[in-house]
Amino acid sequence: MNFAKMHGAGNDYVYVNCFEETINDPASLARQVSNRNFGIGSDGLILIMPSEVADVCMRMFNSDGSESEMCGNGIRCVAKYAYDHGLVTKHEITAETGAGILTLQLFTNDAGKVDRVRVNMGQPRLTRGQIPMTGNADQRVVNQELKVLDRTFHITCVSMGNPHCVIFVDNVDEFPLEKYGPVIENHELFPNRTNVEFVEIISPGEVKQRTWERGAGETLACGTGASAVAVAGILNGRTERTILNHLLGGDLELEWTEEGSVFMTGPAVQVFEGTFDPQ
Ligand SMILES: N[C@@H](CCC[C@H](N)C(=O)O)C(=O)O
Repeated sequence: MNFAKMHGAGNDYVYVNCFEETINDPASLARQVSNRNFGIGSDGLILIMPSEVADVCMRMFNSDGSESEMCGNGIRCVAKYAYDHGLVTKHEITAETGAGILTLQLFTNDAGKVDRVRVNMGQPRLTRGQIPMTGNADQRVVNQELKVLDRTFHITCVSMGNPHCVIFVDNVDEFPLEKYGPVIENHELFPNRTNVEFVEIISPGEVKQRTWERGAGETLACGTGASAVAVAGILNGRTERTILNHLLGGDLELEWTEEGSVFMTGPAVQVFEGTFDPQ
């Protein structure tokens, strides 16, 4: 099986071109390739597929084999792969995802390769029913108390196609993410589990984020999570409409427009290509 190893702000996936390859059991393959000792090593697996309704289709699997509706860092790399490998020739393309059809703007460098992508991530979904969360389906969850182990947090929940629970903290570098992340990911409030974002506000236009990802643990960046943070910051009156988000693996620019869509801009990098022998 041919693959490309790519990352967006350090959030790394194995990408398979399913215009050419056939994958029968993507969940099992995701677990194999993601293993950093016995596989290629990644946060998961992304399939780049033909689509009947868009230029390309993306399917995304976490390192534990679970499928997610959407991946913000992944979709930028899908756009880069599609353009650099001639699957598309335009600088504005559409991609079919579990969160709907998204539009992406591609920026190329002097060598004619894509190195940066702006994604219209669509509108955030804010009710418990949409996220999904247990409880009154029409209610929003903004700055609500949640007791976890020995602490009480204030959570704001946002779906960007996939679920996110955003928590503002004073010092994100020192926050014990490994202690609280998995408990919140698997909390009974979230029937499909959730991604968890811990965020420190630097100024109204700048934040610092660490992410505990559903199905993958701590990763160096999360694009849908950064988009959810842009929304949560405004819902809590803490940030402006445009923010720069510093993640462990790099920076992302986010904007939640008055019209309702979230735009995310960030890097897309290919590290290497290779072949893999599935077991
Ligand atoms: N890292 C991704 C999100 C990947 C999926 C997530 N773990 C989930 O299960 O929803 C991003 O950049 O958005």
